[in-house]
Amino acid sequence: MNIAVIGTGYVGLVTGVALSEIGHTVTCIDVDPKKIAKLNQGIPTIYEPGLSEMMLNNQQRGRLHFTDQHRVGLADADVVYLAVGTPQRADGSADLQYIEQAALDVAGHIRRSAIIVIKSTVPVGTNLRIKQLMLDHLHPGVTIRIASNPEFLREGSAIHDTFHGDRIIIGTEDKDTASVLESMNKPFGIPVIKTDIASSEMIKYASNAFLATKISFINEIANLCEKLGANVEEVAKGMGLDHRIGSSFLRAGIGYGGSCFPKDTNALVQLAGNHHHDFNLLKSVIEVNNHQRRLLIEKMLGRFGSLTGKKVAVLGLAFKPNTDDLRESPALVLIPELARLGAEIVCYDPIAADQGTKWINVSAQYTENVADALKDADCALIITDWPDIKRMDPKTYGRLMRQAIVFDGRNCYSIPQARAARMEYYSIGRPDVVPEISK
Ligand SMILES: NC(=O)c1ccc[n+]([C@@H]2O[C@H](COP(=O)([O-])OP(=O)(O)OC[C@H]3O[C@@H](n4cnc5c(N)ncnc54)[C@H](O)[C@@H]3O)[C@@H](O)[C@H]2O)c1
Ligand SMILES: O=c1ccn([C@@H]2O[C@H](COP(=O)(O)OP(=O)(O)O[C@H]3O[C@H](CO)[C@@H](O)[C@H](O)[C@H]3O)[C@@H](O)[C@H]2O)c(=O)[nH]1
Repeated sequence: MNIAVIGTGYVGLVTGVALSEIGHTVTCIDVDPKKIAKLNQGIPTIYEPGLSEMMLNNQQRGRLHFTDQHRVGLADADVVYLAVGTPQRADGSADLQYIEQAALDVAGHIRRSAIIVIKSTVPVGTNLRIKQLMLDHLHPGVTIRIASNPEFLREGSAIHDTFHGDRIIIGTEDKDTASVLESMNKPFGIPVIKTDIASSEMIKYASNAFLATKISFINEIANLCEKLGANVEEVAKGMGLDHRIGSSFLRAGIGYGGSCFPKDTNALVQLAGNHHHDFNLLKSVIEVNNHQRRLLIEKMLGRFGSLTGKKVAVLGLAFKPNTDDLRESPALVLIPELARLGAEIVCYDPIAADQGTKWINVSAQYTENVADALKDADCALIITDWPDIKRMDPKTYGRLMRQAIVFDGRNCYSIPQARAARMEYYSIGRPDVVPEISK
């Protein structure tokens, strides 16, 4: 099939590449000419494991194209995916200006009838509003059908998730559209759930809100564990073995970040409020997350009294490992707060350091490796559980730092490991490790 994908961000680019990989002819369109120029040179504009090879391979086979010209990209399209951003507005609701503009761009340029698939995460009711908006601007004789097809990929494992997802949700008004999209997606071999448009839109928000709830729940249990002398990892393991609970998304830490959970939980609270429903549970999930982000600063102040002049090695900037994405990363809250408290900041991130220099507007030094960041530091603060940080011998801290004092927001090391390395170790929901010598 001939497919056009509007937007070449994390979702649009991965979707376009994956659809070309299963044999479709895909043209990805973006309004950012710099992105398109880079993509046309075979260079991905985001970091995602496995993306680069797959993209280049399909470009060379002539199945994957990039353009900033809607007229060119839409010329042969049978199906058009809208995969542009739906960021958060100041009041927490979803900002739909980009998807509305993308819909108008398509309506203005498309000259043949097509199925419009909305992949962006949008509040319930948006698909039908977008359809009406497009109908008002289509060329005479052109017809469209609309489908909701929310995306569930995770950053850092986007290619894997696209080929091994748990389900593909297709929300449509008519059976024919659903059948076309189902057969188009068949090569993925993933179960397809066909439903109505409103339910499809809601499945996306409900899924993200539920996962965020699991994280805030375990973080609250973690905070209680600290007070009661329990270890949250033992607790999560014991809980997760109950298949009704499941072990995933029970990793306690400094809270969820990223481009989705924070914005989608806020958008669902807003959507509920617009319909006179006070979503108290979700409001608490958000509040717990906001508090969780600051926990380690409180622990640092408790340990040092003041951070003025203390050299802090910040390990990891991205909101999770294997991505260069800093959107809503706890680093964006913690690093400015450290600067405000007078700390000297040295940051390390294997992939997201460049983004750090763009997004974090406080004075900080960036290093190429962990060792340079740790050298002569008064303490380390782990924000992202990158594999090279997790796999590092914990004794390294003592070898390089003034004193091996580590505040770990991702529970990278076990308590016995920390004890054996003679670190002073503060983590989340587990007992503090304070060697005799530090007391
Ligand atoms: N990032 C994720 O992991 C993820 C996962 C599932 C769902 N989603 C949802 O998917 C949507 C896209 O998210 P993203 O992270 O890929 O966004 P992104 O910000 O990474 O990318 C959006 C892209 O759209 C382009 N764009 C904006 N307006 C355009 C227009 N009129 N025509 C063509 N291109 C245009 C931008 O230049 C940008 O390249 C959002 O609704 C998001 O909530 C994201
Ligand atoms: O047990 C856990 C699991 C995750 N996290 C944090 O939660 C955030 C989100 O992680 P993850 O869900 O792995 O990454 P995302 O790429 O944000 O993916 C989520 O958001 C996407 C956008 O909507 C959805 O498509 C995915 O299904 C959904 O998992 C990160 O900060 C993680 O560190 C925890 O703190 N504890």
